[in-house]
Amino acid sequence: MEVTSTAPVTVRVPAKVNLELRIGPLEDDGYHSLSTVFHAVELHDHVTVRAADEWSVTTTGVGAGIVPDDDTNLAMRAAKLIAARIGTDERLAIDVDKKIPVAGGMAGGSADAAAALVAVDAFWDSGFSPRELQDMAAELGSDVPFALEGGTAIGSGRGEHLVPVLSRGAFEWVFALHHDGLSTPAVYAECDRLRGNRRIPEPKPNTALMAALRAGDVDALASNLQNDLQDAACSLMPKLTTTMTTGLDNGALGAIVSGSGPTVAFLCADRTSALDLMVTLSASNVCDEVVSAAGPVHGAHVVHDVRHR
Ligand SMILES: C[C@@](CO)(OP(=O)(O)O)[C@H](O)COP(=O)(O)OP(=O)(O)OC[C@H]1O[C@@H](n2ccc(N)nc2=O)[C@H](O)[C@@H]1O
Ligand SMILES: Nc1ncnc2c1ncn2[C@@H]1O[C@H](COP(=O)(O)OP(=O)(O)O)[C@@H](O)[C@H]1O
Repeated sequence: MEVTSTAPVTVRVPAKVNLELRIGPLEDDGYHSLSTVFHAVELHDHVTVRAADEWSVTTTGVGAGIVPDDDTNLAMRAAKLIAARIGTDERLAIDVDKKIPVAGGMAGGSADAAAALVAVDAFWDSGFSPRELQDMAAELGSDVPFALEGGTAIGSGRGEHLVPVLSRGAFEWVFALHHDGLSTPAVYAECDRLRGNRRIPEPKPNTALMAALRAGDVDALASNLQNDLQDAACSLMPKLTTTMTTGLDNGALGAIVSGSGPTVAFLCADRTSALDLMVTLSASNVCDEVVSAAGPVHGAHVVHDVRHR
């Protein structure tokens, strides 16, 4: 197919935190079924695509040094998936500007894949429907469909089957980042090890959490945050327990390890207490970096003015 090349396209895409992450038993295919509540927060990567003689992917920003620059980069995989679907041999240069911590449990790689799908679709005006983009996203990884959607959503299966959650208002978060990342497979394996022979029920969403989101009740949300991978992440990186305790002792209403970690997410009563907590955590040396971000926010979308990001 002939494609029409246009000016570069930039897409903004959010990080996620799992407000709830319930992990089922290990299955025969080596994966776990899960029930999760994804929540998109205003910590964004930007992915730009432009016409080029050769395929390339270049990453700048936080953790750029450990992001692959070959076909294993999820943004590259997404772009080449669209190229294959429309049957073009045109090539693209992909620039990824990262604010989402790499290997931080905030699905930065998946976010870049979602952003690349949206950017390449717009760049080549390929006209895929939202459903077709969602199907391609699910092919690329279980967290990729949510990065396309954003907002707050229940994820089932491995997280790729999404149902939006009714949620009122905005929530203020502080994220404590640790630069030594945790590997997702290692955390799942540690979860299995800690569970031993215990019988694990099929995971399902917690209705109290849904009610808290529907009501915009930050205290109820804080007391219903739940992550079945948290003990495993803390077992592999014991300093996460200290980070969580420090945040809870200094005004956070709730604390949770984000996904497979090692980022720790703190839920705060309002913007002022989030800023106070940021200052305290920054001075405390329990983590490498502290950022604040509200949620929920939109999923991957084209930005027309990239100067004010
Ligand atoms: C934990 C979560 C929570 O949203 O995200 P992160 O916090 O890492 O971003 C996800 O389940 C991350 O899912 P995904 O991004 O698909 O994981 P992958 O890197 O593909 O999986 C790496 C390995 O982790 C284990 N794995 C992953 C997902 C799953 N549902 N069960 C598993 O057992 C498997 O051993 C798999 O080979
Ligand atoms: N565009 C990308 N950005 C970040 N990591 C990527 C990307 N593409 C591939 N990866 C690989 O995926 C791994 C997991 O990264 P990431 O998605 O940031 O973390 P997590 O799975 O903890 O949410 C990284 O260690 C990196 O090797």
